[in-house]
Amino acid sequence: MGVLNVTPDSFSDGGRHTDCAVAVAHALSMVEEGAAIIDVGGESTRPGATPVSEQEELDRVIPVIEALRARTDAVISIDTMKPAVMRAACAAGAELINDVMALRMPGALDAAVATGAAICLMHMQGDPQTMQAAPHYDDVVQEVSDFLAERMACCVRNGIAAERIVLDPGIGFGKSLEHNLTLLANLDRLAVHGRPLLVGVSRKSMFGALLGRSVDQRLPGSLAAAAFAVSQGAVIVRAHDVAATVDAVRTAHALKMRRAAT
Ligand SMILES: Nc1nc2[nH]c(SCCc3ccc(S(N)(=O)=O)cc3)nc2c(=O)[nH]1
Repeated sequence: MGVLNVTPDSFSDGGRHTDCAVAVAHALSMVEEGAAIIDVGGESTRPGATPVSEQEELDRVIPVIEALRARTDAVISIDTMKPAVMRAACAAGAELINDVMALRMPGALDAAVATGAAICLMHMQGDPQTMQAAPHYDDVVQEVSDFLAERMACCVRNGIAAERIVLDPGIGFGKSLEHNLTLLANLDRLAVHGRPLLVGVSRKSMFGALLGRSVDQRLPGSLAAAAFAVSQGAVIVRAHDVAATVDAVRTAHALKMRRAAT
């Protein structure tokens, strides 16, 4: 899953048309590098990020999804918490809703049901403004697992077939370094839900804390974590550096395939 941030701070001149063309070109290069999914996001959900209005988010992502849909068969996912953005993005060609709030916003569940899209349910403790203040768990793996099970049961109760659902522990979303490492080390315990697992570790602060690396020096750590996650059962890896990550996860997968059935 290649990351496509369509937020002004991630582009040069902040002009709409330029942004769209630049975004589409970047997405196509990630597809060339081996990305099967392009994750389009118009609102940053990093810690402390400023919320974006519904209209602004729509203005950012819809033109990009429309243009991208016309140029590639790759799966387009929409990284949003907002029901209206989910509906419009799927109408424009997105086939996966990647909701860091796991459809808890008012109207999000109905929107997801209506679109018929696949859904990634991700765990977050708190919200982007508060989540890193003082994350606390008694048993992070169990609590994340129980949350994902509950959100999935809610989706199934509302008519979303389990086969449409992907689960994600939400690395960095209300977690300390210890919490992130424990979740990655025990990813296999989330496999009990019988659904594909998605992890996003790319360039996250856990590599700053663990390795003392600045954000532009976190590729080796990100690749190691991505490969380890695949060895533990992750099926989708969300990444900025697609070519390198594709090689890392393909290697991990080849090795995993040669382990005795366990
Ligand atoms: N399904 C899914 N979608 C995602 N979208 C994002 S955006 C990353 C936001 C962010 C940046 C940095 C940190 S930190 N404090 O750990 O460095 C946390 C969150 N991530 C994910 C992820 O993982 N899954």
